[in-house]
This record gives sequence, C-alpha cells and structure tokens, in this order.
Amino acid sequence: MTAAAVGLSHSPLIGRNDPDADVLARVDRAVAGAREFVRAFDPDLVVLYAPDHYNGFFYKEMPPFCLATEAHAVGDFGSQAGPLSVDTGAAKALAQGVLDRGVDLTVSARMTVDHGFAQPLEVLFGGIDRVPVVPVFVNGVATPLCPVTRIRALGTAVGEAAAALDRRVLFLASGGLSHDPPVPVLEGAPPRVADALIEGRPPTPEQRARGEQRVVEAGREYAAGSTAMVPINPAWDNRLLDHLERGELTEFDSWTVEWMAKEGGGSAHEVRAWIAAFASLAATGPYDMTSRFYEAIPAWIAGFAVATAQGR
Ligand SMILES: O=C(O)/C=C/c1cccc(O)c1O
Ligand SMILES: [Fe+2]
Repeated sequence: MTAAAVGLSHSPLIGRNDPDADVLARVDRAVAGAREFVRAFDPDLVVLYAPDHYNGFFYKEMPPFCLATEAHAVGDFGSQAGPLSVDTGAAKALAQGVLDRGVDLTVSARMTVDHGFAQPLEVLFGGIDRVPVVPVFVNGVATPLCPVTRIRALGTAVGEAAAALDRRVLFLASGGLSHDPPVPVLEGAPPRVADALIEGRPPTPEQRARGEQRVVEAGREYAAGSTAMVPINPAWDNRLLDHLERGELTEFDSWTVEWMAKEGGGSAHEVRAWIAAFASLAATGPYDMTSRFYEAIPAWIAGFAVATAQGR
C-alpha cells in the first residue's frame, strides 16, 4: 500500500481577518508546498479526519468519533456547501475493518459537516467534491472527550484497514493546534444556548451571520492584544509537531484532556485529528515528515501548522 499524510490547520477567519502580508506569504508558500505534495502523491482515496463546531454533531448524541458513508457540508463562514464526494464503498470497508479491530466506531449514513471538513478539501483539491473521500469526525470541542489513546487506536485501526484496500491513500488532518476561539460550552450555558447545543436546530441565516460575526470580531480583538482567550502556545505546538515528526505517537497517550486545554485552550483538542492521521500513516509502515510549517496567527485564532509526510 502507498500512503501519505497531510496535516493542515483550518480557520474560518482566513480571508476575513488576515495577518500581515509577510505572514500570509509564508502560509501561502507552505500551503502551495502541501498542494504540490498532494498533486505528486496523486491519492485515489482521502481519509479526512476533522472536528465539527456544532453544525453536525450535538449533545443529544455526541460520539467521540464517527465515520461517514455520505456527507453534506453546511457552508458555514463562506465554505463550500453541498455533498462531499464520499467513496461509500471504501467508507463501509473501513468502518467494518475498524470495528473488526475492536474500536467501537459510530457510523453516519448522512453526516453533516462544516468548515472543518470543507476547508482542507477546498484548499488542497479545489472543492469538496473533487476526490474520493472518507470523512471521519473526531470530536475536538465538546467535552467530555475520550482519552487520546482511543484516538490513536482509531487512527491505527483505520490505517490497518486502509492497507487492505490496496489504494493510494492520503490521511488528511484538519485542525488548529493551540487555540481558544469562542466556541460555545454546554456547562454553564444559558438555557437557550444549552438547548441549541443539545438539540442542534439549524440556525436561521440571520442567527448564523450574527454568530459568525462574533467570531470575526473575537479574532480582531485577539490580534489587537485581547487576553480574553487562552494564548496560542508555540512551544506546546512545536512539541506536538516534534512527536509527529519523530513518530513518537505513544507520547500522546499521557496527554490528558485537562492538561491539553490548559496548555492550548478549549479547541486545542482539534490536534486529535492530527494524531489520528499520523497514527493511520504509522500503521502502514515507517514514514518521513517531508515538510513542516508553523506560525502562531492570532488574527485567525490559530496555532497554524502545515505538515506533509510520506510512507517509506
Ligand atoms: O466558531 C466556529 O465555528 C469556529 C471557529 C474557529 C476559529 C478559529 C480556529 C478554528 O479552528 C475554529 O474552528
Ligand atoms: Fe476549528
């Protein structure tokens, strides 16, 4: 089997609240490199690990992770809306393979996804419907969260199951590293917000626009020096990237939910998508990280990273 991995941070503030031109140019170069890596690797299947931000998954039933055999994007923050080009046959085979390996996977026959899934597909492939994909939701926001060991087990099982498919598989992770955007929290939420987080009633266009504007303003205030959010933590982010680069994935087993939130903020758990993708690649054999980019970008509320890795 031929396998590769790409990790790519997302932010809905890209293009709406941009950093200085020199930062933007460095990000653009790193993303162009990842795009070229993907073009040269030429995957015929992408397993996409990404979180959700209360657009598809709600507290009525909140799985720690879930694989989709069909998926539709809501088009939040200007991301592309509509069906993803899910490879249903591959998705079903991977789901069975993961369950057979003892990981209690949830399966969705119609997953709703947001910018977490849409953005990397748009950035790397030019759209959400361009490449056969198996979407795998990894809860990175809604506590309680499972231990990171289970995410590594999920990634390993997916990687082993993918190896049996005899395809050119790209494991793609979507997530910021340390970051603490104003994503709502159930505990202590006023009844109207709690109800929305539990039931998941679709917002009206006006409600969605107001919510998105709040995030844009939070990004502007953060970039201007507001201390309302947990600071981006470049040392922690680079420690994560070091472990991924060296293949030291068992190091993550001791990373607790509480410690991760303290070091990296409430959405630092999005690194679970990265851990899953690299565990999948590692399950197919040894790998080399072929490129690595990192920058703290407060305007995007993101410890922002781009990395590529190739199986040997
Ligand atoms: O409000 C949301 O839906 C998400 C906001 C956000 C902001 C910055 C970085 C991210 O990864 C986000 O998901
Ligand atoms: Fe996010």
